[in-house]
Amino acid sequence: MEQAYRKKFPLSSKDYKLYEEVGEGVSATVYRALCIPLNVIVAIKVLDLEKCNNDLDGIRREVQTMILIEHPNVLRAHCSFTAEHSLWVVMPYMAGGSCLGIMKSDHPEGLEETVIATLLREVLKALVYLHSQGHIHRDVKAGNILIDTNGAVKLADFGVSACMFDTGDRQRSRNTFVGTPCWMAPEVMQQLHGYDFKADIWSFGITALELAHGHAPFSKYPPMKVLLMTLQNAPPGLDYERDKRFSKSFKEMVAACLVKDPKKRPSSEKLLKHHFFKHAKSYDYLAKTILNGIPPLGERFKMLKAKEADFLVQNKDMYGDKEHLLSQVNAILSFNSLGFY
Ligand SMILES: Nc1ncnc2c1ncn2[C@@H]1O[C@H](COP(=O)(O)OP(=O)(O)OP(=O)(O)O)[C@@H](O)[C@H]1O
Repeated sequence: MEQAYRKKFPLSSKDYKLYEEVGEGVSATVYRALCIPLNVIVAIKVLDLEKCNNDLDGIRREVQTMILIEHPNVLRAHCSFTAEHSLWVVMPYMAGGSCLGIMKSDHPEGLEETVIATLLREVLKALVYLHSQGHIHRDVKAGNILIDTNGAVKLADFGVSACMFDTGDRQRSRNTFVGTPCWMAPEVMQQLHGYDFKADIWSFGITALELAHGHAPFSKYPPMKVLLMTLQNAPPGLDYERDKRFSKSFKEMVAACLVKDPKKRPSSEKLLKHHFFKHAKSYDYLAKTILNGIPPLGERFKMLKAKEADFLVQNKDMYGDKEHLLSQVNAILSFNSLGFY
């Protein structure tokens, strides 16, 4: 039934009307849009293919994965097609936006534990499913946890996902710089061959801290310093371990994820049984708490963009432009592969 409905989404940009911008990634812009023939509101991610480092076939494969995936907690794409120099990915519109957006506009100090448990239990269900299907998400973070108006939670963004069963070129291409430094597991930074789904568990632990504080640990530092600190230091645990705001079960759950040796981290299935998730409520709790009374997504996005533009102007020396940053990161990684860290 749903399969038949899915097939109807048209494959031409003429059949969609783009409304306001609701999000932005490194190489993509996300719009709220109307699918004209179906009269359905959707989200469309427009990827500028000229700005993408990945090859077009690689991106197509990722989107194909997104279309085939079938789980209530994973954001599935309706369809995708190319339009001039861009790739359009048509998805269900998640009107609450991302947890990161919600925190930035309404909860800068972080979310309360029951909300965190409720959100993260849904994310873990998505990871259990993805891992059982052989996928590693590789970019678990609050910016990729999307919420619908009714409080339903979906893990989004397969921009950098990988298949654990890939071989050859695809396996090699996994050892390139992907993901986002603050959330990235040490073994991913170190480009260790054959890293696996346990990298998602590390990012999950970092995401738990991000939701609790309103920002990821180390996020106040420039990205270069984040790479160095995660490679050189113990896991970023010291602050939260002493923080009285968090329960023992929250701290234990995070500590289990942030073990440097991936083999010693729990699987997503095991983590789902952790007693911290006993605090989780049903998703309408999220609608009643964090979504209640917040402005529409497009408005929030516009306000945040203006704020961030100001911040970047004021901190230009620290962050520089994105290309400069990427070249610095790659320099550190090649230094690292020579065994300096
Ligand atoms: N289906 C959707 N419905 C509503 N908002 C969305 C949807 N998909 C993405 N967004 C919004 O757009 C933002 C950017 O999404 P996108 O996946 O391009 O980038 P990202 O994962 O945040 O960044 P990057 O690509 O740099 O990792 C999200 O954080 C979210 O706020």
